[in-house]
Amino acid sequence: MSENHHELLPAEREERDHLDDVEARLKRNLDDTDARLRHYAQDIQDQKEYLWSSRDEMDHVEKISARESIQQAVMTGEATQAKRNRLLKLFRSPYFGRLDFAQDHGKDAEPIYIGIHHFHDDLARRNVVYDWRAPIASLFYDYETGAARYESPEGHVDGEIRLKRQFRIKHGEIELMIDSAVNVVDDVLQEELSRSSDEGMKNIVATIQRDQNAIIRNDDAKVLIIQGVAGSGKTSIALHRIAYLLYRFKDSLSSEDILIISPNRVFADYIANVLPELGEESVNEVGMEDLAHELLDGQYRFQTFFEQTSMLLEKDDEAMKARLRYKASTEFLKQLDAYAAHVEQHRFAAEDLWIARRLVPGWLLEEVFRKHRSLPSKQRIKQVAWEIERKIGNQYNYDLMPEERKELTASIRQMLRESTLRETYKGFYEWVGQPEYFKAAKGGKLEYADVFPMIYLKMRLDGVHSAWRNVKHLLIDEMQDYTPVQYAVIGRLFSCRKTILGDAYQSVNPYSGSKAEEIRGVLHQAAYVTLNKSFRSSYEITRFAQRISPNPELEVIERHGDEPDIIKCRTKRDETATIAELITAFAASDHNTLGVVCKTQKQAQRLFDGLKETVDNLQLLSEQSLSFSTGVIICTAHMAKGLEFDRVIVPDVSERNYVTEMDRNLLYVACTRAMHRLTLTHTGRPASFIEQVE
Ligand SMILES: Nc1ncnc2c1ncn2[C@@H]1O[C@H](COP(=O)(O)OP(=O)(O)OP(=O)(O)O)[C@@H](O)[C@H]1O
Repeated sequence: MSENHHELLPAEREERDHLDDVEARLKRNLDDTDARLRHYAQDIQDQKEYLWSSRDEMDHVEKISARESIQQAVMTGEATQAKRNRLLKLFRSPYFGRLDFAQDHGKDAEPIYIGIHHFHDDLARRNVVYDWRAPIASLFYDYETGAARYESPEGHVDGEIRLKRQFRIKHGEIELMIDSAVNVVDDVLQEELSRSSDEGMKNIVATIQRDQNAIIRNDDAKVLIIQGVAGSGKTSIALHRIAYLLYRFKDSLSSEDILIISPNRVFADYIANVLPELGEESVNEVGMEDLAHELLDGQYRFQTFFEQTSMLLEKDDEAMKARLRYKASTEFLKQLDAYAAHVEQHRFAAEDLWIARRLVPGWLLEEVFRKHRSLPSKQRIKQVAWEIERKIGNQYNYDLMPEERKELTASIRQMLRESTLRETYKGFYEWVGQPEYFKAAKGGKLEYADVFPMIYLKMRLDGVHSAWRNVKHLLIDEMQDYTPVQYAVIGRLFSCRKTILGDAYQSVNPYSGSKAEEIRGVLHQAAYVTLNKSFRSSYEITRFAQRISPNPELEVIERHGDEPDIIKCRTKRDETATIAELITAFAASDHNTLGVVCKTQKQAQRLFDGLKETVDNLQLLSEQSLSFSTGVIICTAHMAKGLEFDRVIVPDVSERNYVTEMDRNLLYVACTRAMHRLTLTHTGRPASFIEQVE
């Protein structure tokens, strides 16, 4: 603002006056809302008192009507209260952008102010602030000054943007105001990105980028797959997309219709405040394991994804890797399909049946049985018995007696070769001639890689129940960590629209995941978009991470900071002491979050034990953790996925600890969690991935 100080002065005055005007309007509307709330409260009280005092004289119908009237008044009161909350929020920061848009050449341009919420001055009957999701607001994200077009419900609207201005307003003050002819957003974006982190993910409405806006507002795609580099805003965009869809389709979509499949509870907590900040309710969230538990009717105990990844990291088990790799292949899904068809073909041994001295031919039983492929076994037997009984009635003009009916059902049941789901699933490995690929995990639990194939088989042969059948929009984060079979289960379970996002470079378990092309092979009609600009980390951190795991597509944002530090320590004890010092330096800084990101849970635990005496308020995240908070957090790279910290320390980056390709991925994930500062520590020789970097 300072460079253009003189030019902007009249504009500043104009904006100051405008802000005063908006605040005065907000105040008047708030006073009016308060008066109405008092009126509703009094009205509810009066109605209640009346109902109580006249209850003896009222008949049943009058009482119902009086209660309904109270209910109605309560609902109106609640809606007014929600409006009051919105007005209060607007007070803090009523808008962040302005554009002057003229629909025709020569015509005057009308200033349009854009904010996180819409503000209609009810008293003056005027739109004062437009919601960022309104059709016209897309101009703000899509264009600089000049010719522009937006899509309104009535069709294209063409015109010209004469002015585009960006603000940061806090508590009634214009802190920042920038006019843009070329690219406004960059300066403000830089400011936003260089700030310290909060307790959770923040909204980015003021600085959404053009390609991000296109993804948020994509109404057409039935399935939208977003492949985005680390820190490109995938998760933020996906949540803003949900807020946008809730606004755009408010008559047919509400927050209860949306489900997020998230990698763990800490992540769910981390993102939980974004939608409420955007004025929407929180949406349902479920983990893959919870979903699996439900689909298996709680009947099987299984290892978790986290445990499976930990096993892989702790011992280099070639046989396990081979099993996982096979079960993550699209070939496996094809074979599973073929096996399901084979089981279906051979599970019913139809034979001629005599019932009440009447013949029911085997071919007829076979035919009726085949017809009801989609029913679960129990219902299927019932249905076949019922149809056969009707056919006997028609053919022989005879109604079965209750005993005969029972006998018929029992005979049909006997023809069905039933075995448990686990046995049927195990049979698959014999059928493909690879019995060694089915192996129980510790304590007789199912190995995680077997859970979804088994559910898939159950779906194909017997059907599943799920509380989530009515979901209208499904969001899946960390898509790279789910296998084609998992997508096949999801595809069958959720026929709704889907937004699926992730990054192939951040797979924490390279033996058990899938790439976007494989997902597209399973979920048809999927649109595919990429986000290649990385926003989270400073230029220096992103360049450093790029040398660990190069991705030629990635674009680095020019926000500069300190070079990452690699500190060599003499002994393990020195290393712990160094980390303690780094934590002390963090505590004295104005940063809010520090992540100490280890490779395995055991290493995280050991470091936590070594530091907890000297460092206050240290938190260790585990698979069971529920929440994310500020301060110092020790966790694994697996748990840190999707999260971000002002500063990150990656301990033990020695050549003994980071060896395999899987380790390389984890190191990449760990380093890309840092926004402003990154430090790596090691004893002995550093890992080759780091040596290349030095
Ligand atoms: N347009 C934007 N304006 C301001 N900040 C942005 C923008 N896009 C992304 N960011 C910031 O970049 C950071 C990374 O965003 P986010 O966590 O959504 O990325 P991601 O692609 O899901 O990352 P990862 O895959 O590495 O977990 C966040 O701090 C987010 O606020």
